[in-house]
Amino acid sequence: MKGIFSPSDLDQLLLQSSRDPQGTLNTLRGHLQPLHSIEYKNKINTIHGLALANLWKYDAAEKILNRTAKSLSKLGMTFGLALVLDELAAIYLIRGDINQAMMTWLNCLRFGIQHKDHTAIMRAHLGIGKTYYGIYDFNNAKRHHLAAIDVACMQPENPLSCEAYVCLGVDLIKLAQFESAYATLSIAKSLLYCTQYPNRSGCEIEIYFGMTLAAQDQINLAIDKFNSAIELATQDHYSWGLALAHLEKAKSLLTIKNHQQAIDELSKAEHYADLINSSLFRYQCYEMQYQIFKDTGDYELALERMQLFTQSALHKLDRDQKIRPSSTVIKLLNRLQEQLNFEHSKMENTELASRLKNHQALIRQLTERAETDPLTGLFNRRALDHRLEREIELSDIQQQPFSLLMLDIDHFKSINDVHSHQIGDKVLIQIALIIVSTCRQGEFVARYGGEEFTVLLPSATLEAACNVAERIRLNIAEFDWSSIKKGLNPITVSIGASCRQTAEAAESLLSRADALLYQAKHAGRNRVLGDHPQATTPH
Ligand SMILES: Nc1nc2c(ncn2[C@@H]2O[C@H](COP(=O)(O)OP(=O)(O)OP(=O)(O)O)[C@@H](O)[C@H]2O)c(=O)[nH]1
Repeated sequence: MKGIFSPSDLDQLLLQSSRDPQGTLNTLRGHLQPLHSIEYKNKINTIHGLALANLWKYDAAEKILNRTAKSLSKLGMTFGLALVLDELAAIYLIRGDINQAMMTWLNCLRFGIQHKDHTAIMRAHLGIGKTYYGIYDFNNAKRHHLAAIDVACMQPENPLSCEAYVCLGVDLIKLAQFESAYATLSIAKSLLYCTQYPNRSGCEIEIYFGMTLAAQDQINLAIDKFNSAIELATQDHYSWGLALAHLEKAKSLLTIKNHQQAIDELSKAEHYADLINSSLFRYQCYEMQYQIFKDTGDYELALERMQLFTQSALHKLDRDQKIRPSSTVIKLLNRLQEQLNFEHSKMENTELASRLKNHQALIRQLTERAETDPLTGLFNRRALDHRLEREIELSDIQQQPFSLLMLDIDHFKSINDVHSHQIGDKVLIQIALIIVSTCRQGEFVARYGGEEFTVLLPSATLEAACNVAERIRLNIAEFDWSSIKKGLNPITVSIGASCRQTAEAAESLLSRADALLYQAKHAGRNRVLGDHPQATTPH
């Protein structure tokens, strides 16, 4: 390409900027002057900024992209603004500046809504979802990735459609909804033909398939997937994909105690993590290497890795503590979301869109079914296990107390025996309603199984937990149960309340609450028992 670039040269260079950023910079060199029009200059700057970002030269990329974004908005030029904002936000996210990333993607969303630019809306939702993912809020990540899929349904050929399904698949893996994750990733795979980077996206899909399989103990199948991901990533010199594929393969090898091969995979992962300067990948490598060397008795190496791990763990903790979206960002997000819903309702629905919508409805159904107890509509045990792990992580990060309640209906068997199983079911539904209406927002209610329920109380001390439990106990005891069926006697519950001790694991917290519940039953039922003398008795 010589002289002034034609519009098609520019399009080609734009594509090249991620595939071959150094080549793009070489082509641009010497062509930056003389510049013909502001529009031309902005296009060149966009390509330049993207190529720099793809070479991990974030400071230089930020400078040039920021200047371009300002110029494009000032001149009212819409070409490429969403692309520029998207890349800028991604840079902020990589640096761990959550609020700046969120704000930039919100600008992209606002721009998309204003100009009815579906691609910009998709980019923004994908980015906001990734930001939530980065702060371990997988439910909100899922919400935004589903919103991106809503738009993808209007534009199935859009290269971002495949990415939207991949992102949702990853959220579902984190939410332990493996069946839905698999279905979502299969859709992503069928959309590979429309991506700009089929090898890269294909590599990511294989890795996530592998992770889904590994989580379900299908280790050999998982390793096959990681191998094919490595093959695809190698063809495309995709360092990020190589780092992740080697790391996940090492995890699988470790579960089948193949230490030597796991070590080999980890050194490859570390190599690629260094190439892309990813501290998060390195952190995981050090942690696993330390474990392996310790287990195989290589204490000197274990100590060395332990030191590296500790340094990066402190770095990660520091980052994790800083990452909370501000309330202004959340408010803005909600306002734009409302506007967007309104715009969506006006969009026309094509035949293809409705076909894809069916896929989406299927995923929603699978997702909800996997998380919900069909009788009471509460979260089920699976959702509880996952949420509990997350709340415990958060309570560590935020250094806040965390409590939970285990609740069991007293003499429930006799309700079934005397009044029928159907009445028993109605009682379960009513109890669920009472618990939910007694709890506040942010508290999490699940059916643990049978006639047992669990309530998670983030930030609650034992005293606060016992107060919530007491309110639930009273509301149930005072409910007019004859309104469910004439002759039904008052129903009571017993509750065990436990507050998490330092570094206590989920199972231990649950089993302490369960033991207290058992004691409450033995002490005569219809009472709350906490793990120190805070018990209450019926009045
Ligand atoms: N109707 C109905 N009953 C259920 C359901 N799940 C479990 N159950 C019944 O719940 C009863 C539990 O009884 P038990 O574990 O003996 O305990 P209990 O009668 O509640 O007595 P205590 O717990 O000792 O106060 C059993 O009869 C189960 O069949 C359900 O979904 N619907």
